[in-house]
Amino acid sequence: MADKPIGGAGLRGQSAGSTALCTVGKSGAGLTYRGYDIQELADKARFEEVAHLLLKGKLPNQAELDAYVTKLKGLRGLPQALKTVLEQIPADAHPMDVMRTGASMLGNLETEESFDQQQDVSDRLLAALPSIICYWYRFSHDGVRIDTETDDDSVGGHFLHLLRGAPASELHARVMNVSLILYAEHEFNASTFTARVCASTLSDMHSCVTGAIGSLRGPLHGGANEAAMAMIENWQSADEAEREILGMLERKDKIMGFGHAIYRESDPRNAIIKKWSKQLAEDVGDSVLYPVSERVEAVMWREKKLFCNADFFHASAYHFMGIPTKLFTPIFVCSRVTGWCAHVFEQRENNRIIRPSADYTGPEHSEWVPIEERP
Ligand SMILES: CC(=O)SCCNC(=O)CCNC(=O)[C@H](O)C(C)(C)COP(=O)(O)OP(=O)(O)OC[C@H]1O[C@@H](n2cnc3c(N)ncnc32)[C@H](O)[C@@H]1OP(=O)(O)O
Ligand SMILES: O=C([O-])CC(=O)C(=O)O
Repeated sequence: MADKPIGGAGLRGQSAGSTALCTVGKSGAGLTYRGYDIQELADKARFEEVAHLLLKGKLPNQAELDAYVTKLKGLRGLPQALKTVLEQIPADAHPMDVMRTGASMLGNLETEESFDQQQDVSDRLLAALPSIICYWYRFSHDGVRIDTETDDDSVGGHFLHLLRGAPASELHARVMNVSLILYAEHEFNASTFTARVCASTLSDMHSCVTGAIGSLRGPLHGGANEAAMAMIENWQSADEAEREILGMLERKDKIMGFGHAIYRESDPRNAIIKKWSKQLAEDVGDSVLYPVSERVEAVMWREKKLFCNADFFHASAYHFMGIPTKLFTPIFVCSRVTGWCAHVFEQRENNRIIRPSADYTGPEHSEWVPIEERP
């Protein structure tokens, strides 16, 4: 992996604009948000501070943080028309489709009329997205209409509270906090680039976020955490996992949760979430899933020099917290909405419509044939 030439396909290695939000993989590894190292943010910050950093441009002081948390808490309620729409979506729908519809419907009800509203619209999305997914999930799966206005101080605690109907433990709220920080921002990844392309046409915030959700849904991007879980839960021991992974590599299958478009040696988010996954494994007394995950990591490195990306140990961490697999990627949305919106602000501030060229590979000239003469 380390010597691989970075070719042009998929726009790899080409700059498609500038950003002051994030560096990814500078000198082989590393991730920073506005210059702050991800390890330090994960250790010391609250997700709401990171959201403030990305969306408002700086870390808040205590008074600003308190005001921001209070504001977000006040934006958790959902309009009746949105709840009615969510109630129409069947239980077997993909939750990322629910997120996409939820963001889009909110755009119908609370349309961004002018870019002056972009801060408030972003805060509203950040506060409402956990409510959207949990309202739908609890209604379609448990038949209950939940009150989405909790008093939890954190976005992560709020999400778990709505999902379970009871406040989260300190450990679970802490892990959610770290997870949301790790997923918040990642430069010109596919979903963020989608949001920026949409923003470059001077479209509204809800359209940018709705499009980004669609891009994040795919298994080569955010959907990999669910796909990784679906894979590792099949295996009862580390030895079985090793045998199966070797078979998959032999068949040239993609192993979800491994590799990265930019990082060449490691994804700095992995060590952080892996540590929390280990702690959660001890907390629940797991002796299968964590050893399976560790063995997969070792075999992938030994055989292919492929490393875990942010998604791989998120799978076991979320699982140990009892979160249903199909809600894994929606949690990613609840976090990444901060990065998406911050990128939309940047795009709007210095905009030129994003419109690259293509290398034409079709015929030079095609002779018109009347329809009745066509083969
Ligand atoms: C939060 C996130 O979105 S992180 C990414 C989440 N996605 C996944 O985990 C899906 C699995 N991983 C992948 O599909 C890829 O690694 C991607 C999409 C992340 C990056 O794609 P690319 O930039 O094209 O990967 P890259 O060019 O480094 O691939 C190098 C080689 O390793 C192989 N490879 C890369 N990842 C994997 C993998 N997970 N399993 C098996 N082989 C892999 C590629 O097939 C390629 O082989 P080739 O040269 O013979 O074609
Ligand atoms: O940067 C990427 O291509 C994918 C990724 O890790 C992310 O969006 O967090």
